[in-house]
Amino acid sequence: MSDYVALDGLTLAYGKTVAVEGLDLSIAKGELITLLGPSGCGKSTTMRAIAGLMTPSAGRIVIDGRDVTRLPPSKREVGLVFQSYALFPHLTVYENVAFGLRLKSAPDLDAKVRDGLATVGLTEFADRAPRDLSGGQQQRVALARSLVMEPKVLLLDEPLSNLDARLRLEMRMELQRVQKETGITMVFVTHDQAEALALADRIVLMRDGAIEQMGTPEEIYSAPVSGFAADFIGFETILPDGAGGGLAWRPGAVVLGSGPNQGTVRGTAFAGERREYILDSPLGTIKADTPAGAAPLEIGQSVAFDLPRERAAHLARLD
Ligand SMILES: Nc1ncnc2c1ncn2[C@@H]1O[C@H](COP(=O)(O)OP(=O)(O)OP(=O)(O)O)[C@@H](O)[C@H]1O
Repeated sequence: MSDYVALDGLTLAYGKTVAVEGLDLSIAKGELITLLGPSGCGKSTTMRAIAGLMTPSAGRIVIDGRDVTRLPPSKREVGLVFQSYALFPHLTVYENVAFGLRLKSAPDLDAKVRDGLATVGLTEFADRAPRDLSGGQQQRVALARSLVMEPKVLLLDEPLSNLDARLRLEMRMELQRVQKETGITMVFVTHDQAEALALADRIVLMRDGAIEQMGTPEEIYSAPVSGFAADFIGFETILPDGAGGGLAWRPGAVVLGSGPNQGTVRGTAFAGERREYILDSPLGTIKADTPAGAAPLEIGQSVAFDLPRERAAHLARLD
């Protein structure tokens, strides 16, 4: 893989707090990478460093063959879109999108702005004020404003998290379309695994300021390397394999009602198409579900279950 963007041994600290340590990551041109992980794992800090808002205490950042580690944000050709759109309220949509281009005295300004508005489907809204737009439309303006600057890398830090569920899904698809259409290299931060799986060419799963696992959505979804990765991606029953590693099952992979093990129902919840159960068993806590049509189990009821090995993910590490 070519290194269009390379982070080499990047260490990032706030005073004495080391937020990211020795991070190595290389990103290909046109790739959409998601940084995924729980709150505090260092996703935003990594973004700030790529954008130039933070100076690394060690390591370097290369973008398109140029070492940008010591360059100010304005010289990096990096765009940034946050969850808050930060549009100028007194400027029209058109002027918001034109703003950065005017500062640069860019040629062909009008064509670029019109192009940007068309890309995000807002041609008709050019003369509106931001307050007369929905949240999703405002986020599109923020996206267009970054796109027209033709950044080498576009960084998106939880850009959809202020939107309601339906709009979020719509914008997710929109973003994917724009990315494929423009071919812009994107780094997208989220703590939402479904969002990461749906969007990414490659997922970087972070933990405590380091990379836990990197892979395609399919790899991350089906072959987590550790208990942490498995847990984060929806494997809810995780048990030691007796050889230092672990075995992990998604709730749907656990067989309820038959099998060599016995458990007691501790909790149950209706979840639409499925009914979810938590069982106490000599093996540990088991999370299972059944189709909603199956006869419900009562709390306190004893039930047989099976953990089929062929349906387990094999974890190299249990932690
Ligand atoms: N300005 C700051 N000063 C001191 N420590 C900070 C600062 N910003 C972040 N940190 C610490 O750095 C670590 C990484 O934070 P970061 O914001 O990068 O995490 P994150 O993965 O983006 O989390 P979230 O999903 O909550 O935004 C955390 O331990 C956090 O407490």
